[in-house]
Amino acid sequence: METVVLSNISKKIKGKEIIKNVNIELNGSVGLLGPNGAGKTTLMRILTTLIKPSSGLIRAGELKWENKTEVRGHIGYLPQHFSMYKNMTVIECLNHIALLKDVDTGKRHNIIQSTLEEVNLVNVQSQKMKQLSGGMLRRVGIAQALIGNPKLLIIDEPTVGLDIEERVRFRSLLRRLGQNRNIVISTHIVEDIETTCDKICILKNGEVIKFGTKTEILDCVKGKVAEKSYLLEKVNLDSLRVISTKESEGEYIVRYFTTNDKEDNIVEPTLEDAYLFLIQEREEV
Ligand SMILES: Nc1ncnc2c1ncn2[C@@H]1O[C@H](COP(=O)(O)OP(=O)(O)OP(=O)(O)O)[C@@H](O)[C@H]1O
Repeated sequence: METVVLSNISKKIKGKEIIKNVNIELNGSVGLLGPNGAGKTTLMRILTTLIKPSSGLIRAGELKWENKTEVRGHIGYLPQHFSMYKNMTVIECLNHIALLKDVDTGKRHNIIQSTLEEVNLVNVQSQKMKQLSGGMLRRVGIAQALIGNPKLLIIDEPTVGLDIEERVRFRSLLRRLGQNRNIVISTHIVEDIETTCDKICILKNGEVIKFGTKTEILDCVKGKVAEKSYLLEKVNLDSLRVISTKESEGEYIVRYFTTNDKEDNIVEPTLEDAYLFLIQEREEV
């Protein structure tokens, strides 16, 4: 799909401005990152045409978001809370979705089998939904979103409810899927998008506070993160803008934001540091 361009998108619900003048371009894999209540789900719902913006336009080449039915034919959506009938088998569920999406009857079998291969679920296709692990269920969610070969895949909170191993596996699936289609992943977990997305959009209180590549986001905090060890009894954290603390062999290792870029203890920042910095900076304004 061509680049999806959001121009001046705002959304008011019950008099409250939930999305404020968002201007972004979605191309490749984009991670939408923000704390709870930032407006991620609302923006995703606008993108899927489930709700209309109060003002602003969305376009992808000739495709206009006012033409809901046409746009929906190009979009695959995995909502945060995906569920299907528990007593249906995986294959029955996907057949049902293919029917709803009007997939040609003659092609249905092949399309479903290649989708199952893509998400690595061929071996469990005859199992009932209630027998699947959380990770497998999310993969069925991806499979249903992929049917119809959408050009834009939208995924809300991809790893919620998954254990660590499932998270890692699911992220590598997302990385693969993002190689040949546009994909938007909304999350409040930095690790979900750190290795899966080309670009990151940080949202807070309905506003985009930063949009760029991982390198561009990291640049905001270069020279501003330091780490130092303190003896446990001597540590006084009040004077520091603490990011995290770790206890190790009678010492406290403190990671903090510094305003002195000549400081000896400067370390390489992580994306998590940059996200925290940008979010907090906004709080202080
Ligand atoms: N239908 C609605 N009526 C009233 N307020 C709403 C409605 N939908 C969203 N909001 C408010 O808009 C803000 C943004 O909500 P949204 O669910 O989009 O955020 P989010 O970033 O997805 O957060 P979370 O991760 O907690 O779902 C919140 O303050 C929420 O309470």
